[in-house]
Amino acid sequence: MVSHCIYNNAIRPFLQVRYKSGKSSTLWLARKSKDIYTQQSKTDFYRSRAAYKLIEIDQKYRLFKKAINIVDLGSAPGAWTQVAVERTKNVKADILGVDLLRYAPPVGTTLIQGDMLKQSTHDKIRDHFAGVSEEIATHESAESKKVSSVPSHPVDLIISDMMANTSGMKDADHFASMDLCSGAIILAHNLLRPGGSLVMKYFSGKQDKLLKESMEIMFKRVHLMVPKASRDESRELYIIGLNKHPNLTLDEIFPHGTI
Ligand SMILES: C[S@@+](CC[C@H](N)C(=O)[O-])C[C@H]1O[C@@H](n2cnc3c(N)ncnc32)[C@H](O)[C@@H]1O
Repeated sequence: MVSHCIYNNAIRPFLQVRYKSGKSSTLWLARKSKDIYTQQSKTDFYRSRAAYKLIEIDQKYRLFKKAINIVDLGSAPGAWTQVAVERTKNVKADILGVDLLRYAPPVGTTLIQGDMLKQSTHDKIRDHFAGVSEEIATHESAESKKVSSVPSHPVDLIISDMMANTSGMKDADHFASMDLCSGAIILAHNLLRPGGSLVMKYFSGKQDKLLKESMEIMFKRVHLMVPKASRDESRELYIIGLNKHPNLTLDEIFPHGTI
């Protein structure tokens, strides 16, 4: 994550301006002016500019209104988790970050280091909310959860900003993003309560329609959004599913067998 940010924010613009002309330098200038978000994140003590994307999505869709048990997928370095902490400060929320990377999660939250494309990570997430987990980093807010009367679908909100390492090949990046979305949808099927919400980032491409179709089967309301903090040249979008339908099978959610 750190090296990715360094590449995006520092080295790549430099290369564009030095070695290319016209359009690239215009792009660089546009990016620089957008990077008020990077500047602002330092002032606001957010770990990354990604925080402003979630803030904007939440301003529109009030994701955290009834959210206590929250899973943040692709959580490193932790800016979305920071926003989740802020937005739930009046309730005793249990906020669980999940990422391939190991890092220190924001105070009061928990991290599972794991791959969302693996069953073992899904099992650890379930265990966490059942109060029987062994996380890498934990905190007393999670400790206080007990095994008694844990609902089968204990999670109120899943937010996913997961992004695989980009290859520069449009289709490959799109398909990698669809795989991550499938992982998040399967988690939502297994753990998200009826009425709960799922927000996911994805890279637009050939399978957009299938993704939207699955989300529309699973949720009563589905919206697409490109937050202002998303970079202009990126093909990233966010899909927001609100109010999960109860009792759907995975076969019903993925009518074509996959996204
Ligand atoms: C754009 S960053 C997330 C930024 C984060 N939302 C924040 O606000 O700080 C994307 C993250 O997705 C994680 N990721 C990618 N593939 C993953 C996977 N299969 N399982 C878990 N995390 C993954 C990456 O390690 C990376 O940290």
